[in-house]
Formats: sequence, C-alpha cells, structure tokens
Amino acid sequence: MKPVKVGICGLGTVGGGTFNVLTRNADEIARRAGRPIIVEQIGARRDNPDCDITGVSRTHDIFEVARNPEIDVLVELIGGYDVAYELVMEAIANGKHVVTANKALIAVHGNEIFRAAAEKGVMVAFEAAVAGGIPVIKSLREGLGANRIQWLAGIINGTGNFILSAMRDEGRSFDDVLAEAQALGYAEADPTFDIEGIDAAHKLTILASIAFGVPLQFDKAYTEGISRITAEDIEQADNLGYVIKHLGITRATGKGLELRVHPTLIPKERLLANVHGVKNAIEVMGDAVGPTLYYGAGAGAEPTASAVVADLLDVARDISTDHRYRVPYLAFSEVNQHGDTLPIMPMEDIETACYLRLQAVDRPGVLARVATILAEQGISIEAIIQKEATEGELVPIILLTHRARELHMNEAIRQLEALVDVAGSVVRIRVEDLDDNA
Ligand SMILES: NC(=O)c1ccc[n+]([C@@H]2O[C@H](COP(=O)([O-])OP(=O)(O)OC[C@H]3O[C@@H](n4cnc5c(N)ncnc54)[C@H](O)[C@@H]3O)[C@@H](O)[C@H]2O)c1
Ligand SMILES: N[C@@H](CCO)C(=O)O
Ligand code: NA
Repeated sequence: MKPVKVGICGLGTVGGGTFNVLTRNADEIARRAGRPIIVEQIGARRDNPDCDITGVSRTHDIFEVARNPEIDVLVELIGGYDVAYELVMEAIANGKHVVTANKALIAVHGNEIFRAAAEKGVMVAFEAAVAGGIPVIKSLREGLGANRIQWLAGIINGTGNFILSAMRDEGRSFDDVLAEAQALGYAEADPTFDIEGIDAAHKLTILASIAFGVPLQFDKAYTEGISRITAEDIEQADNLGYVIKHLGITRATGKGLELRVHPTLIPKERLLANVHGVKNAIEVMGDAVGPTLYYGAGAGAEPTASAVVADLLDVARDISTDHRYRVPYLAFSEVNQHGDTLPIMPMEDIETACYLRLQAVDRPGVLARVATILAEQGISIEAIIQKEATEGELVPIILLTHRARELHMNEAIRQLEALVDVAGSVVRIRVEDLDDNA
C-alpha cells in the first residue's frame, strides 16, 4: 500500500524521540498500520544531536511543511500557542491531517481547530498532549465509551510529580530538582507552566471535554501550583498519614462540573499516592466499569513519542475512512458548544476537606479563637496537632477539617490571618476524598 508521508515540525525532545521511534521500529509500525509511515520532511531550526536525519529533506521554515503537497500528516512538536496555531490551521486548510503533543494549543484553541478540521474532513490527534505516553485519551474516548463518567483525578504533570517526589524522598530542594527535570527534557519551555499548574490545567481541560462532552473551557479551570509546598507541609502530611500530590480533578455534580488543579493530601494507601517521579496516573470512575487507573511515563522523549507514533498509526489506518464515521476528536459527536448542560462550577461552590497550617503565638486562648472562627463558618475540625513551645514563641498548628464549601473556607482563612495571634499566611491544602469504592 502507498506509504503515509509525515512532516515533523520541531526536532527537540519530542520531535527527536518521534523521529527515532518511527525509524527504529519502522518495520513493526508498517506491519501494524498496513503501510509504511515515512518521514518525508523535517521542519526544524536546529539539529538534534540524538537524531541522524541523513537523507531526509530538511527546511528551516516549518510553514514549508504545511504547504508541501507530498505531506499527508503534519506532526506539530514546536509547542506554544501562537505559531503552532497558525501552522496547524494552515496544515488543515491544505487538507493535511495533524498530530500534536501540544496541550496548550488544544486546550486554548481546540474548539476552533476541531471545527476547521471537521470542515476539511481531516484528523487531529493529540494523545501525547495528556500524560505523555499513557494512552489515556484513547482509553477515555474509546475504551470507556459505554460509561457515564462520574469523576477523574490524575497526576498529570511529570515535572511537578518529579519535584514533589524528590523533595519528599530525598529531602532535595525545589530549585535543584527543577533544574534536573529541565535537563531531562520533562519541563515546558517556560517551567512556570509546570510549577504553577497551568500545564496540568491544559491537560485537565482536555480530559474533562472527552469525559463529559463539553467544549474546551481552559479559562474556567481553577489552577493552583506547587511552588508554595514546603518540606514542613510534606512532613506534617506524612505524620497525618497522607502524601501531597498535585492533582487535576474533574467531577460531575448536581450543580455542574468541578474543574480544578491544586496540591492535594491523599491517604498513603491510595494507588495515586504511590505514583512517583516523572510517572503520571489518572484514575477514572465510570458508572458501569467502576474505578480504572492508567499509569506510566508522563514526559520524556520516547515515552511521549510512543503516543505521537500511536496517533500516526491511527491516522494511517483511518485515512481512507469517511470522516463522519471516525472517532470524534472529543469523543462525543455532538459537543454542546454552549456548555450549558454541564456548566463549570465556580471554585467557591466546591466542597473539600482541608489541611490548614498556621503559625501562632503560643498563648492561652489561641486554639479557642481559631476553633471559633472555623465554627462560625460552619467548618468542623477532624484533627488538631499543636507542637510544644516555650511561652511567647511561634508554634505551628495543624488542622484537618471536614468537608466545607470553598467560600466559607476562604472567609475562615481571611479571619485567621487577621488574628493578632497568627503570623503570616495560612497554608491550605485540600484533601482528596473521591470515593473509589464502586
Ligand atoms: N518534553 C516532554 O516530555 C513533552 C511531553 C508531552 C508533550 N510535550 C509537548 O511537546 C511539544 C514539544 O515539546 P519539547 O519538550 O519537545 O520542546 P523542545 O523545546 O525540546 O522542542 C521544540 C523544538 O521546536 C523548535 N521550534 C520552536 N519554534 C519553532 C519555529 N517557529 N520554527 C522551527 N522550529 C521551532 C525549537 O527550536 C525546538 O527544537 C510541546 O507542545 C510540549 O508541551 C512535551
Ligand atoms: N512538561 C510536561 C510535559 C508532558 O506533558 C510535564 O512535565 O508533564
Ligand atoms: Na497520552
């Protein structure tokens, strides 16, 4: 059969990995696809020392790839929102299929990209965009297609999990571990995307659309990163029987969809609490299947390439199918473009239990004042730890609360911070309490 001709744009970590996997496993891939998948052209500004691209046509202008009539599929691996958007839209306008690892692009411009692709009848595949090599998009979109999804929760940023794991297990500093994650090619070009939860929110936005059939709504995701997690909170959480993980959570409730990314206390025995280093894991609760868990490498050259090449295989197999009968981009053939069936809930309406840590002056009555503020907001306390201190010194008070509405917790924290007995700000880490006993 005629080969599928691919143009790779961007030859960095993922581009290099994709080229190497495609060439190294070419025979196996051709047997699976029923036809060879060959790299016809590479659009890259720089060489990648890990790739030998001898014999492959190379251009510095990635838009040349989008215009090359020989190319069937453009693989976008340059990253970012702007140039990548123009490149993908041009490729689609020229009737090319697109494979991308770019979650920022899909989360922010996906609705428009899918509309343009549907009009042209081309595929846009993005398995590598969420949780790197884990085939979670395929699992959710196809494997769980019978289910009403109730919630999903995942560790979906490899860099962040790498940092939290090394801080906890090796006592290393935040900055030192981040530098290592960058050297290993895990981090985004701007690592604040990893640290401040933006990358995880991009991925969660995509997962929520596939799980619930709503349009991509990145601007409505609540996003909080890991930059304020300290060694002390990691230790206190450990004492209480928890591990701190950075989770993306989306859940269907009677009031709408929760869509939130933040550090979370997870009981140590939960599988998600035992996912370390650059590994990602996503737990999905379906009404028929119950809980399922998807685990693997969330970043890195070849794990991510594994997902890019799997998408190329899908394209190679489906290329001649009438596009109306292909698996829809976001799983549902009718995505309600107004999102008014399941609105995204404001964070203030969401209820969680919380870990609170405050620094208080150790004098009589402090605990009572703290407890009164919480009680006035209707927040009940599950546990309190207060360390011994000499009179007048600052001591940490650790509280675990029962579930409370975010709005009330915000008000309680505001009042606690205003107490003269309390120094600095109150640390709040929400507790994961999704029920996976199906
Ligand atoms: N690194 C990972 O583990 C990983 C995992 C999953 C998804 N991703 C996504 O994959 C994409 C690529 O990430 P990466 O880690 O390979 O980045 P990278 O920085 O290693 O590679 C990007 C390459 O694109 C090139 N490039 C950028 N703009 C260009 C332009 N206008 N013209 C020509 N070349 C251009 C850069 O020179 C660079 O070589 C991003 O969208 C990222 O979010 C990365
Ligand atoms: N920077 C991302 C790459 C994978 O999407 C991460 O660390 O998870
Ligand atoms: Na994936």
